Amino acid sequence: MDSEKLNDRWSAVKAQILGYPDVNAAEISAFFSRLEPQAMSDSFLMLTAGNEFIKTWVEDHYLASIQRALFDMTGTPFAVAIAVDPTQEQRQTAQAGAATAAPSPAAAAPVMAQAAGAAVPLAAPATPATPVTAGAGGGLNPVSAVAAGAEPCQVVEVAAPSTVAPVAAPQPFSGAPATPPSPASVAPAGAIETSEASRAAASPAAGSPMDPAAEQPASTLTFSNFVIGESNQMAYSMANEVAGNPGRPIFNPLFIYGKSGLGKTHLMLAIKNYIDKTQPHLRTVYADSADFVSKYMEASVAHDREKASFKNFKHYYEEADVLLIDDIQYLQNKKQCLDMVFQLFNSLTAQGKQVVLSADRAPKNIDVDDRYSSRFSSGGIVEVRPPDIETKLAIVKRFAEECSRNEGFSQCAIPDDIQMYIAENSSSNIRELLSAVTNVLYRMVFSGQSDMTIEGARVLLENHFSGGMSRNLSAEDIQREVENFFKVSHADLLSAKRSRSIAYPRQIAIYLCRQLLDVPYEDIGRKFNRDHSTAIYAVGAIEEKLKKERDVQEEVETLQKILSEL
Ligand SMILES: Nc1ncnc2c1ncn2[C@@H]1O[C@H](COP(=O)(O)OP(=O)(O)OP(=O)(O)O)[C@@H](O)[C@H]1O
Repeated sequence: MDSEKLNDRWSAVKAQILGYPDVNAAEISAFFSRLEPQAMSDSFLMLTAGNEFIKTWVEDHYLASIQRALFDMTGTPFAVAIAVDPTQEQRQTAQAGAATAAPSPAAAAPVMAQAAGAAVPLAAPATPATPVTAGAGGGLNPVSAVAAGAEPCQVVEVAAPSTVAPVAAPQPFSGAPATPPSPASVAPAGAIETSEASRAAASPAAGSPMDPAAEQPASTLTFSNFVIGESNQMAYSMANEVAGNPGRPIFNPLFIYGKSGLGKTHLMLAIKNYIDKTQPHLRTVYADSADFVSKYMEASVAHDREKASFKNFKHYYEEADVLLIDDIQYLQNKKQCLDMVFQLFNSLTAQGKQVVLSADRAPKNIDVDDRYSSRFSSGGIVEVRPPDIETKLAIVKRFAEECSRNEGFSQCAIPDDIQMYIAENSSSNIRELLSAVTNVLYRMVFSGQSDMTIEGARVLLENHFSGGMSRNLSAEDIQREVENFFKVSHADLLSAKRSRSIAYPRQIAIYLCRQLLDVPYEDIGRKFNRDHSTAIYAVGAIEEKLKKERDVQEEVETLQKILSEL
């Protein structure tokens, strides 16, 4: 949701509360003006307050009213989180002083999580949509959030709750973990890394713990090197909230879902790494589901000779204060493992211990007993959506800079047009984008092509990309074929006209873009002069028709065939 809409919704909530008989309008005016909305989804609203007093006061006096208003307006129960942003007051004061000169709110520009202890207003970008990379260094406090109502590209560092101690400088993007893991004792199932406390009790295998997918040390995946854009802002905020306040019922469990390579594991390990640094007395356990299953099998087999193996296995997870299980769709059809995860889940959440789960789909679409999926859905659920071009470009830039710095390639900078080429052509899977950057950099450094041109990059990456907007098919190709098929002009297809003869082909074209191009709704909407909600609506409308109307199925199949032959 862009900042303008977010502010509008928040204003509507305030107006709704003012309509209730039991509220004090003066209090609302005094205290609510010190709150800023940061993010909102279908069931979650995140606000920041300028200081601890305002936060606590609003929580004590008006949290229920905010929730009531949201429920009355939407018919859905909402979780509402309030974090402290100590810079908010300074900004509000400064803005009040310079009210007339203040720039308009940011249009959901991608930002890099701010890692410094205090907010650092970043250099104003060329356009409001230009991504921003925040500075490194300093402590990492939850909750960092994009200030929806802040100046363009300003990043706000929200203070850690008072119980959370300040932490050391964030990890570099790649490199040695700050705290070397201790040697293995009992190597339990599926754990990549545990906190200090847990290492003492039961440690995973020795050596640098790696993010298996990205070959980056798990300890280097932090909030500070996660690029925030509209597609992942909500997931980032919720993950931050959990890292700062593990075990709060509204986010327990936290369920993060989305397609492969969108940053779910990064966020889970960022939660873990943050808690390990700020609350080392808590035992955090991260487990990838595939590892969990294989260790479960090992423990079951070993159980015949070594009676304690299964007990040790279970114990390892039971004693977690924070349990993070990645890719749980992998547990579908693995009944015994699933039962064990469910038992762990129930026992930990009942004790107020935090559970974080991730999957490539929403809980309701995981093929498990309804009982399980409804329990998995009982806390915060958030989708990480495919990144838009701006976010991809921000990730390319950050990764290229980090690579150059860490590998000592500082004399080689990837030209802007090549960076844009990579962002535009890579699929939504960030791994593909990162490996394109690595390929280009290595070619520049080791083949003496430090002046690589866009043509050189095209040749080098010819077979690299699996999808993306412009690889084989573009939105323009789809529009053209749909226009020919339905005999609609291009101007009409992009117009505001709503007659069925135009709206229906438009919806089909949008649907095909969603099916055939690996791009987010925002980008598709833009191609049709519309916003992402219209694109979502169009896709939903065609999906409904496809279930019942044979004509529509045939039209879509024919168009897909035409497009596949281009
Ligand atoms: N917003 C982001 N900012 C910085 N790096 C990112 C971002 N999103 C993803 N990445 C990087 O992309 C790579 C893939 O991300 P990750 O492993 O977290 O994806 P995933 O969603 O867990 O995928 P899978 O479902 O396949 O496990 C990692 O190197 C991660 O650090």
